[in-house]
Amino acid sequence: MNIALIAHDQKKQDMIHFALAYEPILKEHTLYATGTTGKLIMQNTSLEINRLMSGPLGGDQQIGAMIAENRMDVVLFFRDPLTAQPHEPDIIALLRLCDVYGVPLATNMATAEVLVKSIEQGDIDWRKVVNPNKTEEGRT
Ligand SMILES: O=C(CO)COP(=O)(O)O
Repeated sequence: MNIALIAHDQKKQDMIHFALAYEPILKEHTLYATGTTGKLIMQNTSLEINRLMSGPLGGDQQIGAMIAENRMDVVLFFRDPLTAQPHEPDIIALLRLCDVYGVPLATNMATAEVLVKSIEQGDIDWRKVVNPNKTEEGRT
């Protein structure tokens, strides 16, 4: 599965703890992250992350493009609902594309835990049917 990990600044510590806690599951998958989130996860875990641009500089849009191209299977986005974000339109666009394409999306850690356990159990293996030509690494 291709999994996107994204966290706003006030949620980055939560994301690090989450990545550490679920490292054994996450390491079985191909991970993508916005720039700063990815850097912090790599500094604090042994996970390999494909880092995109920082969220405010286009990283959210890059993940949105992967969703539109059927190259992203799950999005774990720890949002900060209490801080105004300069790139709010990009965030809304990313969330919208998850709904357009029916991509599983968690916007807080509690739901992300449920999704990661679902991934481990194979509950989201239907993504392989949605895009049967896709390898774990991306497109064939
Ligand atoms: O702003 C973000 C998501 O909207 C996250 O971006 P960074 O991981 O680069 O901080």
